[in-house]
Amino acid sequence: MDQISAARLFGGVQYVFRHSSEATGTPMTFAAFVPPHGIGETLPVVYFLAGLTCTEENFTVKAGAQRVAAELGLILIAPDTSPRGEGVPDDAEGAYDFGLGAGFYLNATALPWTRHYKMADYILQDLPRAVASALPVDMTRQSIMGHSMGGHGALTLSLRNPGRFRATSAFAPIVAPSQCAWGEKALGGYLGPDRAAWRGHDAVALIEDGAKIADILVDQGLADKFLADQLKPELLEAACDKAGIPLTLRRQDGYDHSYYFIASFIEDHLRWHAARLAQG
Ligand SMILES: N[C@@H](CCC(=O)N[C@@H](CS)C(=O)NCC(=O)O)C(=O)O
Repeated sequence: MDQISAARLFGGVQYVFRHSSEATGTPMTFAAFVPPHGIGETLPVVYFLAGLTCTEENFTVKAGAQRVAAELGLILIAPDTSPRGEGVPDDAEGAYDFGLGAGFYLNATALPWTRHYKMADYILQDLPRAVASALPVDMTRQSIMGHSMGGHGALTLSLRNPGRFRATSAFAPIVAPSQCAWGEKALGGYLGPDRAAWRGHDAVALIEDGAKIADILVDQGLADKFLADQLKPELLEAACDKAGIPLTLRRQDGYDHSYYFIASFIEDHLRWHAARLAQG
């Protein structure tokens, strides 16, 4: 694994690493914040999955998460949002919502995406392996959060792998990709036209089909321009209500879809994760 950069902040270190992923068949870049800690001490790890158009950098430089992570003793891992590089196909028109920067955290089953677009395997296997090899992590204490497409990733990966993540939260997540334009394009492209196959990659459908996790925290800005057409948190609210999954859905007046919104509430999410990561 190559260390691209390292910088001290809040007594810890912000790293960027690059490593080769078997899952994607490409080099992958991720950011890792390691808080101050004692020699030989291992720490819980929180994964943050970013949204459309992002890389490992957006969360790292814009969310302001490191100060509180340093206080709470949490390692933060921010991966890239898709494979990249020579031979990796992109949206035919270069659109921002499919292909590069838009991997949707699933394993593609439709051509030509199958070769490289294996983001679920990357996040669940190659990334944790790389993290464990380089950083002082307690791999029995992992949790996951994300924004928008990354909120979809956090919810679906957690629901598909119960017990793997001790806490799950999201900022402005795509909760039902089968029921919005971003999701229909992505699931149709990566998985093909059979909508039955989409249900395994749709948080609301997964919950309707019986998937269960302990609880979920979601923040959603009410001035988010994607709220009504793409995000639809009321669908998650109804599904959780029916399935008996405790959902804390906070509708935040005046906040938009940006990292200013994430920065405003990241502390609450980190504390929510830290409490659950500390249990047992
Ligand atoms: N470029 C798109 C929006 C893409 C977008 O809003 N991306 C969000 C995630 S879904 C983001 O985090 N962008 C990067 C940033 O704000 O740093 C548009 O103009 O409609």
